[in-house]
Amino acid sequence: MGEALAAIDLSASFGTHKVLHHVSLQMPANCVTAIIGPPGSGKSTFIRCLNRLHETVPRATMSGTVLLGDEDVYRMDAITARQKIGMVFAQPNPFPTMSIFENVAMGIQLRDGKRQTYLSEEVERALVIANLWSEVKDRLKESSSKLSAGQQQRLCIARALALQPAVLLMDEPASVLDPFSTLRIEELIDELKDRYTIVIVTHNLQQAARVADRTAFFLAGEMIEQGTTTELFTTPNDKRTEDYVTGRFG
Ligand SMILES: Nc1ncnc2c1ncn2[C@@H]1O[C@H](COP(=O)(O)OP(=O)(O)OP(=O)(O)O)[C@@H](O)[C@H]1O
Repeated sequence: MGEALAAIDLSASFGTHKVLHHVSLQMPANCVTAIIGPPGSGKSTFIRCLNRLHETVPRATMSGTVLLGDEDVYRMDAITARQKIGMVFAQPNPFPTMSIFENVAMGIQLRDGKRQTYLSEEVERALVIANLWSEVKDRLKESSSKLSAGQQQRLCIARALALQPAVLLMDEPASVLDPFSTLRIEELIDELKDRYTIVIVTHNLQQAARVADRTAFFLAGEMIEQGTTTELFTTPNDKRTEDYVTGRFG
């Protein structure tokens, strides 16, 4: 099951450049929360703070609290935090020299050791949940680079799911995909929320409207407004949100 994620008073900088200012946001369990906003508004930085990827950037700093359920993510071991809060990126990035099977198995092997009797079962399970199993079950030993871009992205989702996360962060997960592959990812997101909490960054407002239960609007490193997706798109409280969702800028 997914767990709720909460950001409390989160600020983040790259060196002296402060890019996120006191953001607080609740991301309820088993909901899809979309983060929208114009380029450079801090959306990616925000989700990279949620799973502690931000701290891997030289000279990057952050302050504030991130809670997964009632656990402080910044008091966990960073590797554990990134297993519990998985992530997929805009550009599908399977390990090109590894097979389809190895891509999904590798995280489990790093965590639990090389030879696990349950490895095949776990790989199958993750590929089934990512809606990829039926397309790859007879070619698990083939290189992941033989898959289409949409399949590669679902492989990356399976790779994250193999570690049984509670949360899946998705940073523009369909931005380089064709419309059909995008639709498959959106359908998958809708299915995944029964098991995981999902946070998706998207610059595509129609996509946020289609997939998200809740939406937060970011501008210049601030979280301007958040609410149910319907509220945010139809009756925004802030003029800047209204201007953005009606396409006046961005
Ligand atoms: N590795 C980095 N080093 C220095 N500055 C960075 C780095 N990554 C992002 N920034 C800066 O932080 C600010 C926020 O960027 P971020 O990528 O979080 O915004 P975004 O809303 O996700 O943008 P986009 O929609 O273009 O991906 C921008 O000013 C960006 O230039």
